[in-house]
Amino acid sequence: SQNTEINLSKLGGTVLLEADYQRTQVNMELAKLPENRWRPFQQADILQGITNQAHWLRFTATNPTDQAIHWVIRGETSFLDYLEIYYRNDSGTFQHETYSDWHDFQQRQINYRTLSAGLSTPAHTKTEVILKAYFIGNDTMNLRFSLYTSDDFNRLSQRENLLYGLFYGAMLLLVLLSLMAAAILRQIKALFYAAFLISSILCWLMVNGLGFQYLWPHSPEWHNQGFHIAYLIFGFTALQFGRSFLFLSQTLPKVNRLFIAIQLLYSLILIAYLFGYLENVILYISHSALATTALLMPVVGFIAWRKRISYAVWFMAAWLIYSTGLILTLMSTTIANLNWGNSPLDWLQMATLLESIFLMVAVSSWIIELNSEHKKAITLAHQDPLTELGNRRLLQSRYTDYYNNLNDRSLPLFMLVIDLDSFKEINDNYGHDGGDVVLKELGCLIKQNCGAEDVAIRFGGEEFAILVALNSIEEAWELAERIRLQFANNPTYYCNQQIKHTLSCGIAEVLSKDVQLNVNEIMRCADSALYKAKQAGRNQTHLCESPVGKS
Ligand SMILES: Nc1nc2c(ncn2[C@@H]2O[C@H](COP(=O)(O)OP(=O)(O)OP(=O)(O)O)[C@@H](O)[C@H]2O)c(=O)[nH]1
Repeated sequence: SQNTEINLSKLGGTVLLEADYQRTQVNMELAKLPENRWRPFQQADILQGITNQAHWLRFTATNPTDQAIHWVIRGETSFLDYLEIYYRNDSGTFQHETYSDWHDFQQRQINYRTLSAGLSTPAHTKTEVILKAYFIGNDTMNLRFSLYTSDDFNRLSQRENLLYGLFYGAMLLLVLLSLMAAAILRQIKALFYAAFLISSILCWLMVNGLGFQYLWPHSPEWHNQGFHIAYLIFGFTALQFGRSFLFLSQTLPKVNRLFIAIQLLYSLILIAYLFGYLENVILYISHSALATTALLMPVVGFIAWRKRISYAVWFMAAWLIYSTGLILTLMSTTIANLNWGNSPLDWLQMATLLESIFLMVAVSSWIIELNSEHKKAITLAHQDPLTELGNRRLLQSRYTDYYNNLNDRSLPLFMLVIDLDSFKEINDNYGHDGGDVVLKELGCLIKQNCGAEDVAIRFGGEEFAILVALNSIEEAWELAERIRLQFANNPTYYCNQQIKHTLSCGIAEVLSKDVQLNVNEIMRCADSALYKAKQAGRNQTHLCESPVGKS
């Protein structure tokens, strides 16, 4: 039969190989190849599904020009056990070269991530080429070969390297960020996210052959079999991150148990495989691990989001992107007529980056939530719930700050202790609720009279305090009197009744160049002044004459 002819002068960009085709047993030799079995290679032949046969492609490249043409046959996938090439110029004898995934990377004729071959056709001659592509065992066979001029091929591989560089650079940046988050926040979730990213990177290094090209060129065994391990680790870390990130043990305990069971299964499979078992089925198992992950994660993300974990929406979106990409890829490798070749795999790789970024957004929004909850907890721990003034704890921590940072230019610090007069009577006359309203009114009044730097607190009961930095004791006195008079002159209205009230105040200078009371002494000193005010008939302000510990 007539060979399919390819005019090399018409090469440009990527040209899909056209050829004659036949399929035989793996051990068939060229000399015994039946001549009558050749037929035109069709689009539907590109994806052969899972097979262990030898696939033969034959064509003749013609060079009608006055110069030799250097050209390249490029295989599309990075996994192909053997690619044998028979070629001869004009009617010479066939030369034979064998390229294999099972050889060191260095033994390749072209330093490129997939099995490819460079040929040269002198001016006005033909090169007859016969390719034999096969796996030793069962595997998914993709017969998409393309032809390039050497220059086009170099441009292609440079462009690829740039894109892959961007991908791995971005992924490593995410790993770095998540490791930093894990170290700073001391949160294991961020560490699980980093582990997931690393396993994802490992999978892609396997799939696009760059790991073999650059990282483990002397380990063809690992290049060929490692991706089963990488896929299982990917499944394991994805489940681990999902469990931890979505608090599954609390939010969805049954799903959590399911995830643990699957993780356990993956671990057992991994161990069995490392000990040499399951070799015939590992291909199916490792791909199922990917599919299981892609199916489970978006669903669980959705359920968690419905359970009011707000950042789960990013988690769900991330996995939807990945799952869509994976489903399209699996479809394209199994349904011959879709004929998208390897391009869905490239899309899936981009989807992986997008997924990882979305997961980073999920992690970030969880960190933001964590931070605001933390702040809320700190505020609540330092707040009096009734008046929303500070509490004793706030006073102590702020006073300790003042105490530790006292310097020559600091203003003297005064403590005002304010106590409602005869509050028991107010409670008796207007009820506990009426008393509460009065307490809130006094809280508001104190707030209005304090600046942002002042510390206003309620001790509980009907006792309040203000810690305030002022120029002199006179200013502190003025502040106390202003509050006292405003409180006395503005009765509280409660259930159409007027509640008249007064307060007493004790003032002490607690921290200055001359006076340095510790946190326990400040109360005692101001209290003694307050006691005097009460003794003297209430509704008045008194100074502490001799502060404890005055130097
Ligand atoms: N409504 C209300 N009452 C409270 C609260 N905490 C404490 N009390 C009441 O406040 C009253 C304090 O009474 P006392 O310690 O005898 O003091 P007082 O009646 O104000 O008398 P003097 O301080 O001597 O003027 C008690 O009746 C407590 O039950 C509160 O949060 N809300």
